Amino acid sequence: MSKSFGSVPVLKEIDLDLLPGEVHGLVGENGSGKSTLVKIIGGLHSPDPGAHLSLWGRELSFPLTQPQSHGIAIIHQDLALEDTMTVAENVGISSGYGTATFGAYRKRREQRAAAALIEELGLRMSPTAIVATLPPAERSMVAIMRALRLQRLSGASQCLLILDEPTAALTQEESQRLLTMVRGLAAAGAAVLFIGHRLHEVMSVCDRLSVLRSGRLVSTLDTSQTTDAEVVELMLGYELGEFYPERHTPSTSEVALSVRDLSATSVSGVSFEVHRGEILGITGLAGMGQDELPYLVYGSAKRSAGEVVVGEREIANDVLAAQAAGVALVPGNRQRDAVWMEGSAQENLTIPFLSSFHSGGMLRKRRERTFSADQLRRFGVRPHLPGQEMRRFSGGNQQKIVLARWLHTEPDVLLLHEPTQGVDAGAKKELFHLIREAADRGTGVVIFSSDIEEVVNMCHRVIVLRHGVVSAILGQHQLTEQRIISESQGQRAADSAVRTPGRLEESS
Ligand SMILES: Nc1ncnc2c1ncn2[C@@H]1O[C@H](COP(=O)(O)OP(=O)(O)OP(=O)(O)O)[C@@H](O)[C@H]1O
Repeated sequence: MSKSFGSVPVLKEIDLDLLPGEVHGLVGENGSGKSTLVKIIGGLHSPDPGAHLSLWGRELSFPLTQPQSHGIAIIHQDLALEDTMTVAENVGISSGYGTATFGAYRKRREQRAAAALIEELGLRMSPTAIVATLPPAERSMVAIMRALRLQRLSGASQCLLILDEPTAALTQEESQRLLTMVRGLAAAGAAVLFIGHRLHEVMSVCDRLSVLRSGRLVSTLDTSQTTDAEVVELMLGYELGEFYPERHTPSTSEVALSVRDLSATSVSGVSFEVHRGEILGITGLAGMGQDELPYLVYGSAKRSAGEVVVGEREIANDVLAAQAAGVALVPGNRQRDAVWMEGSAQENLTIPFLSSFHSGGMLRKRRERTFSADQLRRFGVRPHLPGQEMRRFSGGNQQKIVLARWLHTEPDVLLLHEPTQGVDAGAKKELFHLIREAADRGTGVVIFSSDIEEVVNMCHRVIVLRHGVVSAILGQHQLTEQRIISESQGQRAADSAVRTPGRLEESS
């Protein structure tokens, strides 16, 4: 299978076999063509002439219509759930709720169908829960149930399940649940294609994996016969070397950001300080408050109590006030909160400081273009096309553009919510170095992340949240993945966390 967009080849003569009962990984750098392959199998794109796709021994023709009727169930990167509707309504929606045209919507039957899937997959959720209230992992599960329902209603007896980065937004614990479920579906006979950037997950859940590099399938391997380092080298075409940058001790104890007794529905009495040049990590299990905290600090979510102080100034519960004080936020939900999909990469890059390209009452377009081209090159964005619409970049490259935008503003305080979500290993390394450089220039950086390995290796200190309160503050010498996991689960919280009013000392 090959695919070009215009004259740009994106997939080049891909040969891939999946077996029933197997979980098969598909890995590759951002922009290497993984989602394009999925979209062709899902009927959203047509391949170049000459491609063959055969399923359970039957040759299919392109463009593929109604892939579910062939037993294909796909969960795309964007889950496309209807947040205001219930689990049962979302599960049935793409199948027309199993009714004939103009048939009545049978609420009870839909709820029974969703409840049966929930039970089959060993989940704990109510069919009547509103999707907006669910944590990220359960949202992914709803998307999987919806794809399975659609595939089963079509009458196809066999299932090819394709998951495009299903764990990108999940905590370690949530991912584990989803991976167990994926293995269960394979054990029941499904063929599963699993795309992911978290290599340890891909290696743990997959039997075999295929590596794409610049649109070419360079190798298919047994996961038991290879190592993470070998796979990364196949993906990038070179050895990655030391992944995390060296941690320098901040040269000043000046406080960049001070958060005092911050409360809202999800957090209670949270206090912490970040010094200039310091990288602070904030982590915890799913739903413990670390996903809301960046927005409360930034002022885009409503605080019920507490103070946020930048330098000497208290910042109102207002985004513009935070920005004026030198605070920047890179949000976790890039597509919803950070990207103008119809705008070009250049427009998305320069929008917060467009005025800096004005002189004499005119926008100096050449200057803006040169700047954007430099930034795309520096951040390794591919393709290197400042004028290309944002929606035509792969997910990971969109993330690099968002980071490039805010790092350029050289903020006093940089809040990063899941900064490397969906970013490949090579780009991750580059981003870590850029974050490190920002800290070395004096920015106070806070990384809100569910990726424990990332916070252990990048941060000077890490705060662990439990049920919305600070349960531990760990200094650099205390940072191990095991320690963070046990603090997150509260195994040490009772005896090691020393609380004083509004402040918590480092755990011993
Ligand atoms: N509709 C489109 N028009 C033009 N180019 C596109 C379009 N969709 C994708 N591309 C390009 O095709 C290439 C492959 O993109 P794709 O989304 O398949 O990559 P990916 O491997 O899934 O990346 P990521 O890991 O970042 O999600 C990229 O260079 C992207 O810019």
